[in-house]
Amino acid sequence: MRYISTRGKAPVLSFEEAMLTGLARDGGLYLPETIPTMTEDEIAALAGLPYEEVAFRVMWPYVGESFAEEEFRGIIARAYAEFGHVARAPLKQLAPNHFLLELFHGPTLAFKDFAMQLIGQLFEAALKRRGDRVTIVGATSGDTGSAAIEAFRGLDAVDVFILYPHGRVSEVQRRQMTTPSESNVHALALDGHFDDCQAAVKDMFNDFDFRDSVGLAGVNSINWARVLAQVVYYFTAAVALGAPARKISFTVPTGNFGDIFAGYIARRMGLPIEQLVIATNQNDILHRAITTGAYKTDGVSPSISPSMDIQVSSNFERALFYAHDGDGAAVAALMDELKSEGGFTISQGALESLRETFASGRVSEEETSATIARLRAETGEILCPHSAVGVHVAEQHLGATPMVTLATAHPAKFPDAVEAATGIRPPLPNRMADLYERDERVTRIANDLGAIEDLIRERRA
Ligand SMILES: Cc1ncc(COP(=O)(O)O)c(C=O)c1O
Ligand SMILES: N[C@@H](CCOP(=O)(O)O)C(=O)O
Repeated sequence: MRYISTRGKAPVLSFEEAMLTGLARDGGLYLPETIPTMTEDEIAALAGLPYEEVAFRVMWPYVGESFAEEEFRGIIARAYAEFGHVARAPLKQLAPNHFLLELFHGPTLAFKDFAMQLIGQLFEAALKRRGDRVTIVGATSGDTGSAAIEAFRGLDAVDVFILYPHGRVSEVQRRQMTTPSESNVHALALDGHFDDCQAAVKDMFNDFDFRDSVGLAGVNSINWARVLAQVVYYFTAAVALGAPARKISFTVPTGNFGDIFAGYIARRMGLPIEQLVIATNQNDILHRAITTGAYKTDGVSPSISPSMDIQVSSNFERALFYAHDGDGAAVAALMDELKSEGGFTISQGALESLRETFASGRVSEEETSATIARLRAETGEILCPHSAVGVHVAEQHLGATPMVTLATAHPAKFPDAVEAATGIRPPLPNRMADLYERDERVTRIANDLGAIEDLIRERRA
């Protein structure tokens, strides 16, 4: 399988090269040249298989030439071995036609572990073979950073620098990033919001001198391997609920559009997904884009679902690429306009194409809190605020087709918001019960590209 850039001007790469590269050199995001499809029989045959086997069957066509079959199977087995639930991504029923897909049983209690645990293993194997080392720089609103640090800490061939917005992540998220003691991981608290962190990462990739001198790699969902790993749980959930004989819809709490874009790929692979519903908090650029066609940034406002406090939604570029029938020049023009004007208008044809797959909804702070409280009272389920955003929007889209809402984080990662809504402070799992006692190590940094690059150059092992 070969990988091409959404902006059409970067070298075509293998899976391994695209994974180690992160952002394409033309500023675009890598995508597979073609999307492999699965027949109805192949999808039906996934029913009842262990998560790891489904993961292998879904992902193998994308990685084939880069890893040997047994090596890839071993990597998958190691990636999910520490998950705290035998099903890895269990389903829970909330209402007759509404299900919750629990994606928070990994080591850092958020869906990011599904991809990050896998790519930690993939990076290690690929770098060992090449005798290479890389510097990973990531931007986080809280969960990507903790999952990346957990997956890469202590690995010889990588240094990891994570930029998070100072004061805008939960205490649990911050401590997950600042308490690991391994010298190859570095938490950097940036004076700004998540979009500033993400812009800094992209600017570092576009600074070729810096990029090449430190061997820059990315583990945000700009990295195709991140998206690919997330395609798997759409298959396990849909098949458990009767696919391919039955259509299934999904509602996805959305920020950077990586998770829901994985659902889009699953649909293109042949999984009968009826609707993919984007659920946003008050940072609702994606909801506005789908409903009005105007993709316009409007400042990030802090919310009780902080991981979704995002306005420039990276992976929307990938959806735009398909909505423009693979026209990289058209995507590049829109991205230039985003950078210079702060937004763009989606053409009618592209908008219609997006609306064939995606619906959307926006949830206020009050509605998020009320949903956490109501679900606790009605079902006993304690939702994290991001999952509550998803449940609220899903309830507005329920119909004859079973709806699965992705529960993207454990409520214990956001105890203040959950306690305010329910009066219950969800405890951390035993294995991290001492998180509040551990020493923190963090560097505060200005939103200044030169200063960030200097610090990374100095700190690399
Ligand atoms: C808990 C949680 N829910 C939802 C999201 C949104 O996911 P995505 O950015 O893939 O749209 C994030 C962050 O990405 C998150 O950390
Ligand atoms: N919500 C994310 C933001 C970064 O998203 P990514 O999926 O592109 O890594 C976070 O928790 O950091």
